Amino acid sequence: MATTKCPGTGVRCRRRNQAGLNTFGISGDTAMSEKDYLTSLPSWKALQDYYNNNGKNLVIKKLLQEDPKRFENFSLKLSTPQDGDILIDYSKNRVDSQTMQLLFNLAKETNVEQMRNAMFSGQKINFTEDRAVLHIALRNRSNSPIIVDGKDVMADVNSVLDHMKSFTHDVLSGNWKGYTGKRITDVVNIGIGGSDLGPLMVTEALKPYNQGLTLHFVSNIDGTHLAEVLKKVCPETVLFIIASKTFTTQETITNATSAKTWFLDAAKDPSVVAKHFVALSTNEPKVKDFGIDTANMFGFWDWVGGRYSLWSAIGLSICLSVGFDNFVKLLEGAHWMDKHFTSAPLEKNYYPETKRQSGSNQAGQIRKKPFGKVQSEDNDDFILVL
Ligand SMILES: O=P(O)(O)OC[C@H]1O[C@](O)(CO)[C@@H](O)[C@@H]1O
Repeated sequence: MATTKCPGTGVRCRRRNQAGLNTFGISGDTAMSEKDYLTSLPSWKALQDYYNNNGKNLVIKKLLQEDPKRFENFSLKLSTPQDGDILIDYSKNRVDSQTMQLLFNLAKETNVEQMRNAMFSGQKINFTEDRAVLHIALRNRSNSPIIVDGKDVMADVNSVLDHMKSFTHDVLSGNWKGYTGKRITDVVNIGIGGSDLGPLMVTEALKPYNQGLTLHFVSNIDGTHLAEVLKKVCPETVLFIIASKTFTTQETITNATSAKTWFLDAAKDPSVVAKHFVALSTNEPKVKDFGIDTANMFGFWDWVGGRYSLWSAIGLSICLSVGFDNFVKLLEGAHWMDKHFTSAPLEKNYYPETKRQSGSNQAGQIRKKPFGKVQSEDNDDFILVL
């Protein structure tokens, strides 16, 4: 494939072409930035025109009054195999049937489905860093091979999961003892961004499943955050999780260093740090430098984006809160949704079966009953509207 020249982003475009991919379906030389290219597409222009002419009518209250079935028409119910329905309600967004159609046209023209498939097959779709984007491998409960740079990543994924499982069991059962022989009662996750927010949100949402440990999260560089948490915990019974993909993030390393100083003030003996500090990271040398035993390091990989890392070792605080079995259920749920995402074509999510069969689904038409009924891989019917 020819090298695409994008002003100011030459390397990015070249890499994209080397991978045989092209985000927006540009072929050959296109002297245009990606943004300019995107806004020049007919489907983008149609969407923009529609907004210019009709945007003022897209008032949610009015849309709900005009269409008594708006909720049914603009919501999605997915029946999971074991855990009931998931409702996705977008009826309270500023969209109508025409907007949805125009958005689908845009998705088609920009090759969203092809890019989705490229992501799932381990291609390096993170063009700026030349990396695969594979959080989906972390929850690939089918265990089907996912190849990056000629290697199936699933063996490493499963090995870290095994480590998380045994560690979680040891801590929750009380086998894992603090430096005075007491069991762990509190866990403090020190991290920021994706190394904080995902686990924090999930442990909060899944509190009813908590197995007995008290979880704390420290992210703020303002010392008050850590100081207030340290007032609530005891050095003999606390476990610190230092969660940092790079292990160089200033806020995290500063808070982790303060926590270690506080701990050693009480414990006095650096050799017992290993009983109270573990690391979640991709950077083994930095973990070692910090003084954490690498036997207590849970690894992950550059293809895990920070914002999606709760599915990786960064989810250790989730395991310790809800137990490993429940963590696996979380992975299974996400995997089920991944399968839906890859198996349900965009139109199938939106057009009524009958209309599609009669071939009346041309671009721009307004659907009266925007429903589709599709079969999941597990043979459960579900209604799709999106
Ligand atoms: O896990 P790290 O390397 O400490 O980074 C923390 C966060 O900082 C960012 O790199 C930028 O905000 C996020 O992507 C990441 O989640």
